[in-house]
Amino acid sequence: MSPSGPPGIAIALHSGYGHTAVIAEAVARGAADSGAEVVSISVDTITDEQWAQLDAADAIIFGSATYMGTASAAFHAFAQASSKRWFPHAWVDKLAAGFTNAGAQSETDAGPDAVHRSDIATAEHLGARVARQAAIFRAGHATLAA
Ligand SMILES: Cc1cc2nc3c(=O)[nH]c(=O)nc-3n(C[C@H](O)[C@H](O)[C@H](O)COP(=O)(O)O)c2cc1C
Repeated sequence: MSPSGPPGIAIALHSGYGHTAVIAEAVARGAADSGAEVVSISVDTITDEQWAQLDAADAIIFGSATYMGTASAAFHAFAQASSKRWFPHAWVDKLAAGFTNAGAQSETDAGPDAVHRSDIATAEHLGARVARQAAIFRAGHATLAA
């Protein structure tokens, strides 16, 4: 990505049963509609190439289903693996945001197509907001570097 190009946003998510994935798709849609280049990465199957996409992103939006009052075990495994980035401060100066989906929001016995429209709209708004802020960040870095 060139400094003057669109902001790059990576969504790093874990969804066991598809509800959080619906929210992630809405976040991606909102960001893309606001001009960002977006990649979505399922952290339970993350590859070296996808780690590199996270390294290159201007912003990372983390998403996990809520399991037992916290992020899922798969998301925690990813978070622990990110210590390789934490030690050398590889992700310093990136924007970050996050979202979850819990039984308090989605009916636990209903499928992903029952995720509430209001939650989908909120997720689209989150993606759009991060995209706008990432564009501002990017322009600021380019100005300071000039
Ligand atoms: C193992 C497990 C633990 C859960 N724990 C919680 C919880 O602590 N609080 C809650 O509100 N919902 C809890 N839920 C419900 C999920 O958060 C909810 O079904 C969510 O939509 C699942 O997202 P997913 O389809 O992306 O996996 C749990 C579900 C599972 C399978």
